[in-house]
Amino acid sequence: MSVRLGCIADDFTGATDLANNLVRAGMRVVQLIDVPAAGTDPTADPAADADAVVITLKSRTVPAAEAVEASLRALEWLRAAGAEQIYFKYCSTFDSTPAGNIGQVTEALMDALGTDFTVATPAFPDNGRTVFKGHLFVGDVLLSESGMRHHPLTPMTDSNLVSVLDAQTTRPTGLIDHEVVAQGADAVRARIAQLRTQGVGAAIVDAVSNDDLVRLGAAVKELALVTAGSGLAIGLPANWGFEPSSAAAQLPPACGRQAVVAGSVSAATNGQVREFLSTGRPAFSVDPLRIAAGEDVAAQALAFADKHLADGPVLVYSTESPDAVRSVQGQLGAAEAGELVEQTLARVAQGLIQRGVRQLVVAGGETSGAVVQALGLTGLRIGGQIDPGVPWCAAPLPGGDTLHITLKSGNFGGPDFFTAAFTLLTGESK
Ligand SMILES: Nc1ncnc2c1ncn2[C@@H]1O[C@H](COP(=O)(O)OP(=O)(O)OP(=O)(O)O)[C@@H](O)[C@H]1O
Ligand SMILES: O=C(O)[C@@H](O)C(=O)CO
Repeated sequence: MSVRLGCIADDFTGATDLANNLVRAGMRVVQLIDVPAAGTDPTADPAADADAVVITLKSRTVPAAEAVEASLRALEWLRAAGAEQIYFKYCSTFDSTPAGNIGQVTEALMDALGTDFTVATPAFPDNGRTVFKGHLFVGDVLLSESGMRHHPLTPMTDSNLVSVLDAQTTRPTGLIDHEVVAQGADAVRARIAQLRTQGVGAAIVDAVSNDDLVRLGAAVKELALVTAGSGLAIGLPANWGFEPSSAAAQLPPACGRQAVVAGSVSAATNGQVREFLSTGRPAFSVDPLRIAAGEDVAAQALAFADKHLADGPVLVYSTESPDAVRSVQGQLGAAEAGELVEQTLARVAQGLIQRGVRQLVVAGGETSGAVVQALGLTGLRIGGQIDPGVPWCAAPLPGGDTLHITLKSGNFGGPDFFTAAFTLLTGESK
C-alpha cells in the first residue's frame, strides 16, 4: 500500500506533535529524521506500511533558501513514496519572520506541485491555539501579547496572520473566516473557489474548535497541499476512512537512567524548570556566556550528572527568563547564542547516553533538532501521549539499544512535565 499523506515538518518537536495527532486519528505513521539519502528505495523501507510519513526537518529558522531546498527534497521523496496529499507542518504559534520560512516554503511546494491554492491554519484548540478573523490566540491572549513576543529567534509581534503570511509570499493571502467554516465543508469549498478566482494563493482559515478542524479536513480533501500546525491532522485522516483510535503504538518497556535536557526559553518550559527545581531534584544551569568564554560547560554538566544520575532524573537546562535571554543575545547575537547553546546541549545529550541514560526528555524544537542529530537517530516510533502534542517515542541507538525520547515543544506540557513524563513511561508513582 502506498503512503496516503506525506508530511514535511519544519522542526523536530513539531514533527512528533503531528505524528501524534495522526496516530490518534487512526493512521499508521512513520517519522523519519531528515530526508532519506538519495538512492534509498521508498518502497523498500518502513514507509512501505505507513499510511502517513512525517519527514522531520530543522528548517524553521535557517535561511529561506535552505528551508526551500530541504522541503523540496522531502517533497520529492514523499511523492516517490506515493503520497497522495502533502501536509506542510509549522508551529501552532506560526513561528516565522518576514524573511521566512512559512510563506517561502509554502510557495515553493505549491510551484513544485503545480497547484495554485492552499490553506494555512496553525489552530490547535487542544493546546489553546485558536484562529478567529485571521487572528491567532494563544490561550486567552492574542499571539502578540503572549510569551511568543519574546521568542529568541522568531519574535511574534503581529497576531493578524493574513498580514504575517502576506509579508512572506508573492501571491496575495486571503481569509476563510469562522462564519464560513461553521457552515461546513461545502461552504468552505465554495469560499476556496471564490478565493481562487481572485488570485489568492494561500488563505488563513479560522478554527476555534476540533469540530472546525474536522469540517476543514473534509473540505480540503482535494487540495494537493495543505499547510497547518498539527491541529488539521485531527480532521484529515477521515478522508481516507481512518477513525480515531486511542491505541497508540506500543513501545518496548523502558529501562536505563533518566534525564531532561532543556534548551527552550518559552514560558511553559520556564514554568516546568521552576517546578523541577522546587522539588529539590538535581539540576545544572548552562550559561551561554561561559560557553562563549571558552569554558567546557558540557563537560561540567556531565561531571554534575555523574554524581546524581543513579538517584533519578537529572535536568540540564539553559532555560532563562526573557530579560536574561535578551541580555545574552545583546552580548553574543541571537543566532550565535542559540547555536552555542544548541551545540553544548547536544554534546551533553551524547554524554548522557554514554552514561546509560535511556529515557530522555528534550525541551525545545531547535534544541531537539540538535540533540536528535547528534545522537544519530534516523527514525522515531510514536507511543503514548504525555500531554496534548507530546508523545513518548522510541528510537534505536547506533549501538543497538532502544532510547525512549520525548521532544517537547517549548510551550507544551503541564507544569510537572519533567517528572510526570517518566512516571507515565515507567508506570511508577511519583
Ligand atoms: N539562555 C539562553 N540565552 C540565549 N539563547 C538561548 C538560551 N537558552 C536557549 N537559547 C536558544 O534559544 C533557542 C530556543 O529554541 P527552541 O526551539 O529550542 O525552543 P522553543 O522555541 O521554546 O521551542 P519550540 O520551537 O518547540 O516552541 C535555541 O536556539 C536555544 O539554543
Ligand atoms: O505546533 C506546535 O506548537 C509545535 O508542534 C511546534 O512546532 C513547536 O516547535
